[in-house]
Amino acid sequence: MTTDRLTIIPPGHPLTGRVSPPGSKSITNRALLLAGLAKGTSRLTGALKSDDTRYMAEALRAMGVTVEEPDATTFVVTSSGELTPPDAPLFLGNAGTATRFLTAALALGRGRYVVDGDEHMRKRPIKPLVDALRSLGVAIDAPTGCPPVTIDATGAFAENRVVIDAGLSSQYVSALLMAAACADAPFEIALAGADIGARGYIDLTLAAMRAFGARVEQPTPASWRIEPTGYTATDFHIEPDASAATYLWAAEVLTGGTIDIGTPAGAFTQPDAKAHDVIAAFPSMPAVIDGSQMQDAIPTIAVLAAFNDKPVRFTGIANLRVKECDRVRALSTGLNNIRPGLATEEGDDLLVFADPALAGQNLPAAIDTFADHRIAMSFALAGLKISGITILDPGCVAKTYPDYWDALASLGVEYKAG
Ligand SMILES: O=C(O)C1=C[C@@H](OP(=O)(O)O)[C@@H](O)[C@H](O)C1
Ligand SMILES: C=C(OP(=O)(O)O)C(=O)O
Repeated sequence: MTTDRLTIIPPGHPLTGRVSPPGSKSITNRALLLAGLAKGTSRLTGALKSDDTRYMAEALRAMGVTVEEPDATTFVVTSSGELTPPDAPLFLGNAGTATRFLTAALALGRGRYVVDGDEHMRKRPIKPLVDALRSLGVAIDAPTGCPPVTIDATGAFAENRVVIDAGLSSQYVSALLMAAACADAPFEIALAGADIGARGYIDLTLAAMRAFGARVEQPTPASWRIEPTGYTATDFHIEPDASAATYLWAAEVLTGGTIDIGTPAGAFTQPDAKAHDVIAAFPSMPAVIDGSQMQDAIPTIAVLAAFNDKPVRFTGIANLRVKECDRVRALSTGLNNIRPGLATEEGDDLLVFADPALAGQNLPAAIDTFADHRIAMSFALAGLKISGITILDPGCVAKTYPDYWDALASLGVEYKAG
């Protein structure tokens, strides 16, 4: 996407057709890392090729792993099982998964690694994970509490148990879980403080680890025991991305169309598939929606809520403030830009004051996406019903769904550049 602004032309007809979402970002970046930690060749099919997974693949290449791309949805990863220190800092853009997962895995490497990202990633907290790794005797430093992170690794942890506060991000737990199978003794992870937001991401991590030969048990809801198996190279198929699917589910109900995404909602293992039932209830979505177990779907549902038959309060979304941008603020700003008074923040809750009469109106609004793919993709939905919605920096969708604008176009949506 070369244009710096894209105006959506409301199609004026139901969106009907077939569009498959790309592979899951979460599962692709887990599988890439685990394949990089396994000795031998792993073939990952159905994979996502986007900014986030490219950063992970590039980082592995910089550490001596061969990552081939025989086609648009396959990675073939061949590794010695060791990630050798790179010549330069690893640049991971704004990929939270790549940044957090590599930080823990490299703490069991040998030598110096620097994990860094772009200006947005440099504002996303990683201190709880850094503190946990330091408590294991790892020489690790992140002076700002955000990347860059410098790790001087010796190949081992000095302790066999760690306590982690995952209140800000479940990715800290996933990162420790995946690293722990490479330790030299059985390892225990225990949760401190608040519960994890989206537990479903931990389940994704455990499933990927087991597919690569790990043995993990969960003695209590707040602890895990990981055997020191290391990982075994394997062939692994990746399901489509459930968060990407939410935009298509929403486009379908908003326009009264039928979009075949090729995968039934019940077949996804990712947490955001829970959004399907909520979206299917449109235009009578519930008055209170708890976003804690489907966080990445909240921008989609919040924009849809503007057209609901009653206002919606979103709860359990405090950690949306530390994603690619402060999504609670970006959503309230964008909705109020469309029509003042359409949304408000109450503490960390977001209230969207629904108005079905918005559909069909001409309400010119330039939506600041704050470089956040989900803000761009969800506000495009408003443009399916309201004329004048312009998405700024539409290319930011490349983080997880580079073909998003083409996918909508294939359903008959047209755009004006600028
Ligand atoms: O583990 C994962 O793959 C993810 C976990 C979630 O992040 P947090 O754990 O930081 O909430 C989610 O928002 C992110 O897109 C992907
Ligand atoms: C929060 C997200 O990404 P990440 O944390 O993986 O950068 C997301 O994709 O919505």
